[in-house]
Amino acid sequence: MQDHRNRMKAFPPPVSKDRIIWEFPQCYTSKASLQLKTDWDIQAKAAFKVQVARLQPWDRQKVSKVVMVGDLNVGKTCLINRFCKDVFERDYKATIGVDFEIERFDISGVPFSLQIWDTAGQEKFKCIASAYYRGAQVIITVFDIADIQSLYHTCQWLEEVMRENDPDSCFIFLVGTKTDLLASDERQKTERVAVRIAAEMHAEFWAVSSKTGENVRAFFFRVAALAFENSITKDMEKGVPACIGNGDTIKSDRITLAEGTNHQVKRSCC
Ligand SMILES: Nc1nc2c(ncn2[C@@H]2O[C@H](COP(=O)(O)OP(=O)(O)OP(=O)(O)O)[C@@H](O)[C@H]2O)c(=O)[nH]1
Repeated sequence: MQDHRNRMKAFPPPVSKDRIIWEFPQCYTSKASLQLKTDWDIQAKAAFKVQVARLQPWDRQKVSKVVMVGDLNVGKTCLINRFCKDVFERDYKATIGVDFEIERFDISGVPFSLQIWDTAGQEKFKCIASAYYRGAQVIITVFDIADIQSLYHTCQWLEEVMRENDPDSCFIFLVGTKTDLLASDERQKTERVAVRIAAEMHAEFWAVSSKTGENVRAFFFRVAALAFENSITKDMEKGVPACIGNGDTIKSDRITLAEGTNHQVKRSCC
């Protein structure tokens, strides 16, 4: 009985059905993609099997840090809320400092989490938000597809996050939100500019709508899959056994959240 209880504590509850990824998620457009392949790497696939066979205890699960940046009002919070909670808030409430969500996945039978950091776009909160840029495995630069200036500003945002990160160990995404606001020809025009900027940034481009939900799930699945595969590949390169991982692990939602509270990140102000 005691053994059973310990085992229940050591392993997380099952991931919800709509967070299970088997097939390798595809890009939005091949014109601005980080990976054009259609399946997982063969070596990574082999490592998945090892992981499944020696399923990690809850205190050793892999987690990747995702940092979302972009101008105020472009829709960062709405994008996270649409994916994590399946809600859409019509009224604008500025993010104060930073906030975060943890989203759990099951990727080819292996548990994996994304720790998604939502940062404030308002200048006055930058001093808080920038303290959380470090250690990102994924950087998502967000713009409002109906506001071309916010697209041009993404380069500056990326530069700021990159000051705290190693360009070789990050995936960069450029995401245009609010596609529901544009007619098809307008959207195509802006997307062409975005594809060009994405190429300059070495980023993968996506266009989404948090209001209608268009591409939101597909986008986050793609983020999770690339981050997960990258973390497995890195472990293999370092010769770390796939079942142990190398530091980017998650202890538990509760502990991580408690650590977050220690940093006083939740809705704090400058
Ligand atoms: N029509 C439409 N409106 C959206 C969409 N996404 C966000 N919005 C609206 O845009 C406004 C800003 O959204 P937020 O998600 O709060 O923006 P933010 O980038 O997090 O803003 P900061 O917290 O200030 O950095 C809100 O009024 C949302 O309702 C979308 O896909 N379509």
